[in-house]
Amino acid sequence: MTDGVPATDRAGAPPFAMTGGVVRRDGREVLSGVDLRVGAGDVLAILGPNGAGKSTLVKALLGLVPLAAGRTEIYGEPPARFRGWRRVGYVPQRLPMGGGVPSTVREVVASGRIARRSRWLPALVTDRAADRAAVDRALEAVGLAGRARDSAHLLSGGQQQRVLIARALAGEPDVFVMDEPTAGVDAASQAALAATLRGLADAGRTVVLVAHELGPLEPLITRTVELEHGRVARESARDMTGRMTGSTAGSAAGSAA
Ligand SMILES: Nc1ncnc2c1ncn2[C@@H]1O[C@H](COP(=O)(O)OP(=O)(O)OP(=O)(O)O)[C@@H](O)[C@H]1O
Repeated sequence: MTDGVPATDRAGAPPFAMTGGVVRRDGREVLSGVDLRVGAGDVLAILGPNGAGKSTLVKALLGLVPLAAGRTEIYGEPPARFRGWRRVGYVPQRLPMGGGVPSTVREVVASGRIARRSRWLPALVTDRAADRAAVDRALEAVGLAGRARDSAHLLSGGQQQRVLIARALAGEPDVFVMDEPTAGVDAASQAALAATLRGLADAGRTVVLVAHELGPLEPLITRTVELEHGRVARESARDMTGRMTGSTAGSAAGSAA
């Protein structure tokens, strides 16, 4: 293994592939047999009403909640065996409150570099310079370069969301998973997110995001999957003319990639 990327990654395996995914919470099925393949370069929005299972689906894709039945793989490996975490950037719904120690914006964003570190070797001077440059780029990309020394917990909800996005950007992953990046976020932060996503999409990165409404993100989305009561109710993909088409009820969500 080099730099956290295992030699066993299966060439050509998609970022995510779930088959018949079932999740139970408190004895209740909250995901009921979801099939979802996310291809490299997809910018996929997971839509649906409150409680439909959107957050549960992204957490299950990442192995953060276990499947009661079915199977899911990240780049061809079940989450428990997957070792290429530097390839995956996760943006949770909100900044977890730390144990009383306030972190600066820069410290939170710099933590996004940790998965890139070798577990065995101390960071080289060149690595540290690359870390600093990546953190600077990430802060710049979300418009928070001027807030680097501020306490992250004192920022607005929208700015905290941008800090979390910058943390994922700093890790320079291949795939971004964002849980409601636009929820309760001010217009300036939504515009900053749309610009950031445009850059990621243009660079061929894969994005999976949960949203209630797409708003300014809509033109960037290449596929949608809509959940209802833990099942895929509808899905669509952008066709050659740029229109979203192909919504179907109850069928498997496949990627053209
Ligand atoms: N830790 C948990 N324990 C028990 N039930 C849970 C847990 N997490 C989620 N659920 C339940 O699972 C269902 C799906 O929740 P989930 O958060 O995935 O939905 P969602 O579509 O993301 O909703 P929202 O848009 O409100 O965030 C809901 O009924 C929720 O109450």
